[in-house]
Amino acid sequence: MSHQSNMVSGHGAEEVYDQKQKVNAAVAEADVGPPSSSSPPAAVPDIDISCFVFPEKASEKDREKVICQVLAACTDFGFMNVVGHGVPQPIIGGLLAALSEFFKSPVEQKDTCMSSSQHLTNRGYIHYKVESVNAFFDRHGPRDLRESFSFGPADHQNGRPYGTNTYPDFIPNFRPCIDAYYAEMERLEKVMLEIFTLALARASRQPLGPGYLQQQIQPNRGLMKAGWYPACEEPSAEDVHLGAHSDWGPFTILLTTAPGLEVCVKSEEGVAQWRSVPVIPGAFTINVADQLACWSNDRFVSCVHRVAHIASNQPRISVPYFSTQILPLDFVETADKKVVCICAPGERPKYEPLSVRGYLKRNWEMYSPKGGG
Ligand SMILES: O=C(O)CCC(=O)C(=O)O
Ligand SMILES: [Fe+2]
Repeated sequence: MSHQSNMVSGHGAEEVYDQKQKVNAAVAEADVGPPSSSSPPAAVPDIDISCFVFPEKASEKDREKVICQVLAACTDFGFMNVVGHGVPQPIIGGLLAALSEFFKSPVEQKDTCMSSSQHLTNRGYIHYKVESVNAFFDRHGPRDLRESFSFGPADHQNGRPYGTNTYPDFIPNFRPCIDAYYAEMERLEKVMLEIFTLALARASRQPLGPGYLQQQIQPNRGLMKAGWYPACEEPSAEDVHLGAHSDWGPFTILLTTAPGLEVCVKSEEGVAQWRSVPVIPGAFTINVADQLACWSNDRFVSCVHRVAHIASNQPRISVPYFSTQILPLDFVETADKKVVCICAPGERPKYEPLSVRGYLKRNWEMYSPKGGG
């Protein structure tokens, strides 16, 4: 087939990457297992990527070590706590302060920033209990117990339009806090794309250049979705704040202020179960998502995760940055790139080549009618 490179054997037996089936199978197994409170936290590795962030100070040996650590995390369950990322603490602090002020504002004020649908994704404010991950996956269970406020890039890039953000006019200095943090996420995203590419090249024994994944995702940009989980002092065992899912992009960079995130991982006996993700001050939790798992021919794991009720008298803020979730508004179908599974020599691709746009569109079409209202 013309879109396939010599990295794949192209026998035509590949399947469509089916997120719903994968997630619901894992959840069915984990939900009958022991509660996460009776298990130790998940073994999420701490990885210092400073040698990629500040390459002038690094040796080849340092870089090799990071590639091996990231590869091990990706092939285990796809989560890592990343430090040495170079995002200045005042930018993180400024973001959290701005978001906190926004979410604590009266609802009539927040309503002025309501979401408007924009090209495969939503920006702006969404009320508490409006979205429903459980409904997306055809499961019973509550709507999402969070409010959210989403942002994309502040500016056009290379003259292309990506839509516009809404910023509240009732909070002074809000916009610079958001835009500065978003710019840092785009910088970190590039660094991680390089590390993931090198890890993938090593695992598949394919000669991918360091810019390989960056080229595949062009010209798409990231979606930053700030979530606000109100304080909840009496959690219920069966409800979760955010239902089990995997993320759609190649990967996600998460900033969070408190525990609650749980991953569905295999125990030593091979049984899926829920485990909490430790919160490391100053670190970002980075996880592999569906597209990277598919492109890696399932070598990398897009781990199912959820947000559990944790008793607390404080609200929880979490800000995922979903790589590659906003497409340019002038995107034309003919420019759609299909990304092939990267296979080791002699290995067969499991999935059909996947385009970023195609995957997002298919998921939205499958889920949207049930998810929103
Ligand atoms: O709030 C969190 O910690 C995670 C949120 C999440 O998984 C998501 O929005 O996809
Ligand atoms: Fe997620």
